[in-house]
Order: sequence, then structure tokens, then C-alpha cells
Amino acid sequence: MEPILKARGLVKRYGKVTAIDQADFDLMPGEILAVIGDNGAGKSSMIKAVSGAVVPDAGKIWLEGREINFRSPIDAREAGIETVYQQLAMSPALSIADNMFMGRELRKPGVRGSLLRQLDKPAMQAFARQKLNDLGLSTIQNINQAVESLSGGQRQGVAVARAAAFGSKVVILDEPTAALGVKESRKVLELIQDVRARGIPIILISHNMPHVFEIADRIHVHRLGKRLCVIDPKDYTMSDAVAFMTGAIEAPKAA
Ligand SMILES: Nc1ncnc2c1ncn2[C@@H]1O[C@H](COP(=O)(O)OP(=O)(O)OP(=O)(O)O)[C@@H](O)[C@H]1O
Repeated sequence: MEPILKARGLVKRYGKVTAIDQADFDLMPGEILAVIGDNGAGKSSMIKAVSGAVVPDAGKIWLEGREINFRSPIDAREAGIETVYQQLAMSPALSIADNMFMGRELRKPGVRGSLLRQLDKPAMQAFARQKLNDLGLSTIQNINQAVESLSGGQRQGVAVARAAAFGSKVVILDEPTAALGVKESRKVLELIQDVRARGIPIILISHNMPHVFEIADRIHVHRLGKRLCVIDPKDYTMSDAVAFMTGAIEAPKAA
């Protein structure tokens, strides 16, 4: 099986800091791939490189076997890669439906949409409702409610639903449960598994080992700017994984 998303030899420097140092990366179809590593290991930078938010200084990236050169996150989005960053990119005062369509609003059919640029609000609301239902986000009752009135978990749920709705090929989640309580985290973990069940592979950056070990199919261990190894969570313990990422014990050879 070929990786859906693959990178080789990625490099990104910020002045004297080498954030990504010859990093390799492989995401297989349909899997949840967790990316773990110490603070500053370069996980976010690598994910930004494959999602267009950072243009690497060197290295190559392939999506479904075709080489890509994203210049911006919009390029990546258009190619089917959706990212939910640590700081949720949402407009709190806007409604759930408006947030889901930010930057890709649906226009009314015919000249009302093409010439007058009128938005098709009912279509966007119906779509948003459908997507939330698909992912079991039934606690959200009003699609026109402002995002700022949602709980942290509901907000994260909307961000995941948005990514799942538009990420036709890959969904990337950077610390989706970091700011959440136990119940809210649970819901988001279920959402992630729902997304996988619909056949979309997910990259999950997380420091939360129980969450990683619960849902990941494979774990990419990142250390000092590069991939150290990839492990199967069934073969190792959480303390093994932490020991690999901190360098306390030598990592297994085969990636
Ligand atoms: N925009 C930037 N300008 C300068 N240095 C940066 C920038 N972004 C990241 N770095 C540096 O690159 C290194 C890797 O950072 P990165 O955020 O990718 O790590 P990380 O593994 O995601 O860390 P964490 O788990 O703490 O989020 C760090 O030393 C960081 O300070």
C-alpha cells in the first residue's frame, strides 16, 4: 500500500534554529497516525509544511503519489487537506454555520450568486446541520448560534466537523483535546474515530499518551526535528513511547 501523504528530507530553519531537520513522514490510507515528541521537537512545524502553512527550505512532499508544492494553506485545502490548529481558527461572534463556511461560502444559484454575490444561507445551514449530525454532534441545537456561546468541547467538535466535511483526503488535528475536560475529550476522540470510519485518514498531534494509545493505529515518534521511528501501539507501552521520544532508551530500528 502506498502512503496517501508522504514527505522525504524536509528541512525548515528559522534563523539559527532548525525546526525540521531532514524529516520523513508517511500517512497510510484510512489510518489514525499519532505524532508524538517532546516540546520543540518540530511536530507542528512538520505538520505546517505538509499543510501549506510553512514552505520548507528543502525536501519533497507527495499527495497520492503526486508531488505537491503548497505555497499556502489554501493550496492544501483545495487539494483536500484540512487542518485544525491548536488555536482554533474560528470567529467567535459568527454562527456555527458561518464558521463552517468561512472562506468558501456557498452562493445562490444563477445571477443572484454569480453577479450579486448573494449567499445561500439556507443551503449552508442545512449542510452544517447535516455534517454535525453525521458526526453525532447532536447536543448543538441551533446552527445559527454564535460559536462563542458553545462549550470548549462543542467548539472543538465544530472545528473537527468542519475539517471532516471539507477534508476529502486528509484531516490534521494539532492537540485537539489539550484544552478539554474529560467528557469533552471523549466526544472529540469519538469524532476522530467517526472520521476514520468514513475512510478519511487523520494525523493527530498529541502529548496525551492515553488518548494516543487509545485511538492511534500507528505512532510517529518525532525527536530533534526528525522522525525517529514509527511504532505500533499494540507492541509498546506508553512509557516505552515516552522513553523513545526523550531519548532515554534507543528507539527500534525499523521505521
Ligand atoms: N515561527 C517560528 N519562528 C522561530 N522559531 C520557530 C518558529 N516556529 C517554530 N520555531 C522553533 O522551531 C522548533 C520546533 O517548534 P515546533 O513548534 O515545531 O515544535 P513542536 O514539536 O510542535 O513543539 P510543542 O510540542 O511544544 O508544540 C522550536 O525550537 C521552536 O522554537
